[in-house]
Amino acid sequence: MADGSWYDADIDHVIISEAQIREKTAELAKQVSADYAGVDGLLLVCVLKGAVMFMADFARALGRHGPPAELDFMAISSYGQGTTSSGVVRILKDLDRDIAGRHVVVIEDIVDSGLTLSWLLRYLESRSAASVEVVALFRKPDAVKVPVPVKYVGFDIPTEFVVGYGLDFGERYRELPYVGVLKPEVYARA
Ligand SMILES: O=P(O)(O)OC[C@H]1O[C@H](OP(=O)(O)OP(=O)(O)O)[C@H](O)[C@@H]1O
Ligand code: HPA
Ligand SMILES: [Mg+2]
Repeated sequence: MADGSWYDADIDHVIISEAQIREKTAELAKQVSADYAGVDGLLLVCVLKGAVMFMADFARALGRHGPPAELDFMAISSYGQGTTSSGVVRILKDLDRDIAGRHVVVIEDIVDSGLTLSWLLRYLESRSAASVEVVALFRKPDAVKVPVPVKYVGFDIPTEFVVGYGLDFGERYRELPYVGVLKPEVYARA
């Protein structure tokens, strides 16, 4: 995977390549487009920060097929600087507008323990959305502590801490175009 980028020295191995992400994103967009054909006012809710890359790519892929969708963003954090979910979810940025009666599709980068999404789904339903479904690009099926309904899943991946494509370790590595596992010495340096 080495392409001469600064981060090559930190990555032990790639889990999902840039091309795989691109192809899967197009596939997921076609599925959502077909399921929401004719829906008015579809709202995509991106869970910052991690899903920022996926939201940007998925929204454009969906745009090729329709229906039109509005974008909103929430920032919630339960990982902070660590590698395991604290389970305590903090709203860092709330939705901009009322979602009562709206059809909402949550755009997530990864479902790990499920704690973040479990909290978010309860929160969105408390805001009286007409429907809430989830698109998650990655899921760690063996790490799930709280089962959450995810209608659209890109990739099931092993229970390893991964970085890239929005996913961070201590706010670093989000800009990587693929998803990989860090070398052990990177954690020792942190
Ligand atoms: O299923 P869980 O165990 O809850 O983990 C999944 C969540 O953790 C990460 O966010 P994080 O809390 O790291 O915030 P960030 O997206 O700003 O990095 C990731 O983006 C998911 O939102
Ligand atoms: N990497 C980065 N952030 C995360 C992960 C991960 O594997 N799981 C939950 N948040
Ligand atoms: Mg994070």
